[in-house]
Amino acid sequence: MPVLVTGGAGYIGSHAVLALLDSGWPVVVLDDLSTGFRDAVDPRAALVQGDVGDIALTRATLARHKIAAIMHFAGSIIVPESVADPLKYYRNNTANSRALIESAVAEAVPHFIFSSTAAVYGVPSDHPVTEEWPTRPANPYGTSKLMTELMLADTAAAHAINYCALRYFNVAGADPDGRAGQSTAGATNLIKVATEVAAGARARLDVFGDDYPTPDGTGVRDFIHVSDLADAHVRALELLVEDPARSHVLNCGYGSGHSVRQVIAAVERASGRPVAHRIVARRPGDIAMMVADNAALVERAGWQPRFDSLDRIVADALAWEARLAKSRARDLTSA
Ligand SMILES: NC(=O)c1ccc[n+]([C@@H]2O[C@H](COP(=O)([O-])OP(=O)(O)OC[C@H]3O[C@@H](n4cnc5c(N)ncnc54)[C@H](O)[C@@H]3O)[C@@H](O)[C@H]2O)c1
Ligand SMILES: O=c1ccn([C@@H]2O[C@H](COP(=O)(O)OP(=O)(O)O[C@H]3O[C@H](CO)[C@@H](O)[C@H](O)[C@H]3O)[C@@H](O)[C@H]2O)c(=O)[nH]1
Repeated sequence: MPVLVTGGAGYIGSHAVLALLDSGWPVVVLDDLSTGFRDAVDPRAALVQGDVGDIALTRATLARHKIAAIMHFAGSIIVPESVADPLKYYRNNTANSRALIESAVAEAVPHFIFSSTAAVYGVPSDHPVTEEWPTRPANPYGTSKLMTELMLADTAAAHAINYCALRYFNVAGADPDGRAGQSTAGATNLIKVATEVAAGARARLDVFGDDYPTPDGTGVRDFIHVSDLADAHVRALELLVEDPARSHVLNCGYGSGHSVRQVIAAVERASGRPVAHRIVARRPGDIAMMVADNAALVERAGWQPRFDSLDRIVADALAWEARLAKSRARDLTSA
């Protein structure tokens, strides 16, 4: 039962490829390498370079490899960019997903797993957030993802396909065996930035506001280890195969929050170095807190996280930064 992983050369997709291969699923990756890396794709997987919006290419790929399920990670992911250039997000996230879903239906692919986001909830009025919470995205990125969820729901009602939309909270860390990690240049995510500072790849971390209504005044998020998230995808796939009549929308988080200050302290503990930082103004569009209720993922999919501690996430992220620093040094020597 081969699985097509779109965006499999990216950060989260490359970890899902490892989780699938490790569980015995053959994998074909479809990626245009716009933000991904060829060498992030495990050599056990086939790589097709191209755009998920290219229906001729996706149909041919689905048919040639007899694909039984699609995991759709490909997309654009930068929230402020989505505010400045919303139509890019409605094209690459919404329109290209529509094209991929059309190809899936045309080629009778029975299962579809979609990378959604906690951003579909906008500014929740309480925590933890369950899947029944109203969806009111606060930016075009969140709207572009919610529109894809809605297309999937309508498509599953009309055709022989079921789906699982996984709403990720804050994804961080790296493969515990050092096989993959986040290589994105200029990433803006907190743990990536803080570990880059500890590794000497950035001068300093800006803390966006310390006057939020949270215990220490800084923002609180539910950080999930990328390998636990990858495993949730394998569980979700098994769930879809088990009962093809049923689709699911599942939060992916641990149900506990950590503040920006707690993250800085964890990185300092793990690296043994101070993380240079300064408090600056709040970042426009940020919210005080976002924490998942993950009961549905645990109970329905039988998901059991293995790396649910901030120290573990930070340790694996730091190990990946050390590898990146080594390969930068090698490139400089050979240049
Ligand atoms: N990183 C997070 O914290 C987070 C949180 C919630 C949801 N997500 C979602 O998870 C998914 C993966 O995110 P990531 O952090 O791994 O990002 P990433 O940029 O590392 O990976 C995206 C991958 O998709 C590829 N891609 C982009 N557009 C494409 C297209 N039209 N056709 C083919 N390939 C294309 C890129 O080359 C890249 O390899 C995205 O859909 C994102 O919206 C991420
Ligand atoms: O340099 C930084 C980066 C972040 N933060 C703070 O750290 C927290 C987390 O920020 P970040 O890591 O940028 O994540 P979010 O803004 O919460 O968004 C992430 O999590 C969402 C789901 O909850 C996804 O939809 C987004 O794609 C993903 O970037 C927030 O309080 C930020 O203000 C800083 O103080 N300094």
